[in-house]
Amino acid sequence: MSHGWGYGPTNGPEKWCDGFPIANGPRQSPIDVVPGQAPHDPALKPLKLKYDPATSQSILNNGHSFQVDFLDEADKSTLTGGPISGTYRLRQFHFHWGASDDRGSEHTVAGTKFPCELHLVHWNTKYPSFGDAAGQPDGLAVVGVFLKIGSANPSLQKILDAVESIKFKGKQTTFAGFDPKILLPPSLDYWTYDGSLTTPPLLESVTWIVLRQPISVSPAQMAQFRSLMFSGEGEAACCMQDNYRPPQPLKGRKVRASFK
Ligand SMILES: NS(=O)(=O)c1ccc(C(=O)N2CCc3cc(O)c(O)cc3[C@H]2c2ccccc2)cc1
Ligand SMILES: [Zn+2]
Repeated sequence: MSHGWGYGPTNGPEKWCDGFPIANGPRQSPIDVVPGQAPHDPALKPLKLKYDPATSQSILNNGHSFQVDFLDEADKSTLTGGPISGTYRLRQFHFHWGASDDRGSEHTVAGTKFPCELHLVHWNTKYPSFGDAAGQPDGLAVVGVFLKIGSANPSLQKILDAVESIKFKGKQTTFAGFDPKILLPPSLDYWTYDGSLTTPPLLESVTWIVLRQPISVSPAQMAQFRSLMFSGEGEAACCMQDNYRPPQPLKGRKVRASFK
């Protein structure tokens, strides 16, 4: 995967169209969710998330964010219901965040930015692999969860305690027995729309499922996110922050709500 892209002034979101023309495509993500323009769709089912902590494998600094990877050879950690049909398997989760608490999320809600956003990435098992699914219009389903400044989040702390050992790009360590369900808010009410990956290759293969209720994160915990580095060990230090793409044009798409 081309690593020329990033979030800086010379390789950031405004430049991605040079290498990835789909950046100006009809179903790009993220978007600004406008609740008043996202009608309740009674046909939408409740989300069903079944996660097995035994599938949790490792945590990796990939130079753009950090991700926790899951074993996805069987239907052990899955997403069903909601706006999707069939079974999608959890592949990884990761975050996007800002240099300060006033920004960092990719999706926004009526223009409101959150300091951080969690993405739980799932792929459609009607395709043989994640890579195949990623090229299909119904290939991926990503659950987005906003993080809002408040009390320290003990579930998040389990992850942040591990990031110290993956400070630099390319660093990876074991991360076993983690249940991502503990990261979810009490309510699974969501907005949904058809979109894309928010990083290159920006493939238009994602059914987005953005939860309405945020989870909490403390300012000290946000500082731990910002202690990660985009750069590799021994390279010029570059703090990992502002690793978010801003909202993209809706281009006529409809956003639906699972709630009244
Ligand atoms: N923010 S997001 O839209 O939720 C997102 C979802 C999946 C992925 C993802 O898992 N991958 C695989 C690892 C990877 C590494 C890169 O350097 C890169 O530029 C993109 C990715 C994406 C990816 C997904 C599908 C096909 C190729 C790459 C990335 C972002
Ligand atoms: Zn993401």
